[in-house]
Amino acid sequence: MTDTTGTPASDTPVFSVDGLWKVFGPKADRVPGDPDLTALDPAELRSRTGCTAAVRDVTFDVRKGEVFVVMGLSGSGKSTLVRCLTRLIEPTAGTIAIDGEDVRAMDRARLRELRRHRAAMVFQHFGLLPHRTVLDNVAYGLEIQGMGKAERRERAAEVVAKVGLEGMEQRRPAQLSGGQRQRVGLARALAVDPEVLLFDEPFSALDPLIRRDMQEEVVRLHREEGRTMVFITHDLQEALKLGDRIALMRDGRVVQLGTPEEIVGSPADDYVRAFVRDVPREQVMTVRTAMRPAASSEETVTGPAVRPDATVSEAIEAVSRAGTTARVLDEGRCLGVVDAGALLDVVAGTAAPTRTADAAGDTHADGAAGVVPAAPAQRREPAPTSEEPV
Ligand SMILES: Nc1ncnc2c1ncn2[C@@H]1O[C@H](COP(=O)(O)OP(=O)(O)OP(=O)(O)O)[C@@H](O)[C@H]1O
Repeated sequence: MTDTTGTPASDTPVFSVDGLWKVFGPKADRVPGDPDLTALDPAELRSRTGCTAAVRDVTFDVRKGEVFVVMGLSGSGKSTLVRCLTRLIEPTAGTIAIDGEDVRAMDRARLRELRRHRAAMVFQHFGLLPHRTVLDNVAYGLEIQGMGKAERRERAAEVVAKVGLEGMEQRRPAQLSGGQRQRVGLARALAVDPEVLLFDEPFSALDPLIRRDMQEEVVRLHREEGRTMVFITHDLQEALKLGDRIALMRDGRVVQLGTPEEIVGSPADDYVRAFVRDVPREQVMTVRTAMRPAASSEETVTGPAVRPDATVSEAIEAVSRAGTTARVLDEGRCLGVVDAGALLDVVAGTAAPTRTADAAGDTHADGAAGVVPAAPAQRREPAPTSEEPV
């Protein structure tokens, strides 16, 4: 995803996590530094020490402006990991920084400030105050911050409208549906204008249609505001839909960290492969995976045009309609072509593993692998067969 200005998310990390451990149980501190104990699998560790390593040696950055999804089955350590970011759970070992500031060194006042202003959490059970109106629930966080009544109500009204609850300001939580309540929880977190929003499985209690609405709401808000988000889910479809990058957890470890396309196209191990096996690859993989250099200058000026980030599914439609190869065009520049065979290889899972990490650079780097300069005539005006890239 990109921020509001349309530029790609910057590389400056909001959160920087290194060698993080959270061990529950007696004498938990001794576990991270003891190679004999860290080598044990979860069941052995539990029987030998009575400890559970909920987060095991996890390292990652959350970049400014991205939606970073933490995904894994129940008990894999997602909630513990995300709660460690603001020390709602105290880590056992490792470092955490927010904008370069050491979170583990923060005193209570600084931590409070972190949770209230900088990294607001949206919970599944959003803890709305039953006797307060929607507006006052949303204004609650601002009240705690000491903002005056008129000002906080004005700010709350803006955010209520932003999450689509206009007209419901005076209702009480009991007069709302589950989805509407979740919107109030979201609005309350947004009202304090945090640098990063942390979502802990916020939609898992909602029915599927409302859940989809809320996912779209998050995508829309992210598109409009470019706010950094960390999103916990155990639902792969949700992770693929929302995540710029996904950290897939198993038994406290991150087994793979990558874009949806990297996770689906190049699973790191058999566990991830099994996890993504039923994902319709053509809806996640982009045409970059199937692209090859043009075989002739003819190929760079004929055939339908597709964007580099078009899905394989979109390209299949274009190629099948035209009956020829399609050109992958980036601002008029032909990066390469895709043909039916390569697209089918992606669907069948017989294509070479994706190299999206490298390929991401292709967009910006002239002369990158597979880049074929567009013919001058094509730069001035589209070839007769071309359409707007799909
Ligand atoms: N306070 C605690 N004391 C002991 N063990 C705990 C505690 N909290 C979590 N655990 C254990 O740590 C592991 C990770 O739990 P966590 O809640 O982080 O997983 P999760 O992936 O968020 O699961 P879910 O999707 O079910 O919420 C589990 O084995 C859990 O039983």
